[in-house]
Amino acid sequence: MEDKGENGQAVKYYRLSEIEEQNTFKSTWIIINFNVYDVTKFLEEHPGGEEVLREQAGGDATESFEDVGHSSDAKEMAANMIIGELHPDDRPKMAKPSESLATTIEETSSWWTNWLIPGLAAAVITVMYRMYTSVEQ
Ligand code: HEM
Repeated sequence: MEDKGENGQAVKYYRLSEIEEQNTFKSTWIIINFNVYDVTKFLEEHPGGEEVLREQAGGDATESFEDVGHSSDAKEMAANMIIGELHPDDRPKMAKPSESLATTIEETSSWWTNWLIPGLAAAVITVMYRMYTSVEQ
């Protein structure tokens, strides 16, 4: 599917299933930040070795790429290998583990506050009610 990107240029979108097939010696694609890179010709030149790229072939390498702390030179080289972008419908499938962890924490804390605040309010009301009623007696 072709579409107009943010800068008005034609963008080629690839479905995740198509990208996943490109994990062979003949053709190696990886995804970094929703961009699709054809690293087939780069495998042998990669200073970090071809093995690490092969491990990520056909999948999302964003975290590994960023963990290494690649130089700006490396990022420029990478930019030349972009062949398209991940189809927007497939992007939610690329949610990073850290993001799903964040949602879990958020859900847990909202569960907590949902019960804690009414619970505290009820306790305060009970104590105040007892104080008032004991003063009147
Ligand atoms: C198109 C994608 C990539 C390009 C253009 C690229 C390019 C480079 C370059 C130029 C270096 C030398 C150091 C630097 O300038 O930062 C490097 C190092 C390295 N890369 Fe990549 N890289 C890519 C993807 C990846 C991925 C996906 C991984 C991990 C799975 C990876 C792992 C490494 C490692 C471990 C080193 C360090 C080697 C060392 O310091 O001995 N690279 N890469």
